[in-house]
Amino acid sequence: MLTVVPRPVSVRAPAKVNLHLAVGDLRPDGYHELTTVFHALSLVDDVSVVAAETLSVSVYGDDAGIVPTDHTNLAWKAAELVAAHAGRRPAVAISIDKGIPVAGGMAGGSADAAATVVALDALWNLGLSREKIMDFAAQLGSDVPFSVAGGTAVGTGRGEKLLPVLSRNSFHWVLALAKGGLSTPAVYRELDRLRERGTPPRLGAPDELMQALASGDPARVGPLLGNDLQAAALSLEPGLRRTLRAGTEAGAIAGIVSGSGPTCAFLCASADHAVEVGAELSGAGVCRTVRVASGPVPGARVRGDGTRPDGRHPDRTATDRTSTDRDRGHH
Ligand SMILES: C[C@](O)(CO)[C@H](O)COP(=O)(O)OP(=O)(O)OC[C@H]1O[C@@H](n2ccc(N)nc2=O)[C@H](O)[C@@H]1O
Ligand SMILES: Nc1ncnc2c1ncn2[C@@H]1O[C@H](COP(=O)(O)OP(=O)(O)OP(=O)(O)O)[C@@H](O)[C@H]1O
Repeated sequence: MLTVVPRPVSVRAPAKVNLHLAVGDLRPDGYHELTTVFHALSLVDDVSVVAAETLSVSVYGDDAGIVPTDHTNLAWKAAELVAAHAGRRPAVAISIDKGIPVAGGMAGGSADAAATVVALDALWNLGLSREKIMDFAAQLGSDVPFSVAGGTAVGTGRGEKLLPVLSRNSFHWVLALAKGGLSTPAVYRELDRLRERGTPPRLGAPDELMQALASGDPARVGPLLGNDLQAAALSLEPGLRRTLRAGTEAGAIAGIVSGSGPTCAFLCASADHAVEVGAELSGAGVCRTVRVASGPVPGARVRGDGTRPDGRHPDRTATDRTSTDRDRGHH
């Protein structure tokens, strides 16, 4: 008798750091108007989907124990959304290998949602347009469209309207992962509270940063990094000041809180420099763990198991693979 073994589809999706995060006023719908520059990093989650009797989510990796595996997982929500559109039952087993810190301000849940939409499109042969995929992504969260797009991009609206940014070269980063997480809505609320009590400085337009990114020179990019949510994250987690200081003392060009935090991201001059800064920071005892990563990298993509007819690898180059696999490791 012939047994048909269902074939899984595996998708890799990146973490992000906001190189510029200007937060405008609170809108009537509870979101803030943003102007942000997203940058996708080689710290990734791998999500695979395979046909099953019922919908399930399993999570692997360091932070697995604190990620929900029920209907509150963003990947589960993504599966329900795509299945409803396709008029079918969401009968898939979703397995998530987490390399992105949880509740770290690096869009980990968003990466999983993006990966699930892209994976189900392939598994069920839906032939979804890019526009439809982006529409699903925006329904799942403000950061999810960027997790699909990857690269470097300006986000406006609540972060879901994207335009690609020209950036030359790879940039090299050290990420200081914190012991706990921070809740994104709580950090936005804290910023509103700080703004009610005074006038914390607000970032302007990211024009100069865009020019620096186009030049590819990290020494020009460093001083232009900025995050309006940083004051709020530091107010909730004052210990992050020490982490930021330790990063620059370790030789990084500049450091910022990533998105809503508490991860801190440090820009370095080269890949070797990032390894040196990472080792130094690791010894300073100011964070849970340290990772090195580079960006920009592509958004959520099906991982190929071979080569395309034109002989090129379908999802990444050999160089990408070397750096990505190294970046997944601990330092
Ligand atoms: C901090 C960032 O990561 C920066 O890219 C994002 O703005 C957060 O994006 P996200 O986690 O995908 O956020 P969502 O799931 O869409 O929203 C979670 C909550 O964050 C707050 N939120 C989010 C986006 C935004 N532009 N304004 C907000 O005030 C709202 O309280 C919202 O209820
Ligand atoms: N697939 C998922 N991975 C991680 N957390 C998830 C997932 N689905 C739901 N969650 C829940 O969402 C919360 C926020 O997790 P996430 O890792 O997405 O935060 P984040 O990276 O700070 O998000 P962002 O940068 O987009 O604001 C977690 O504490 C967890 O309870």
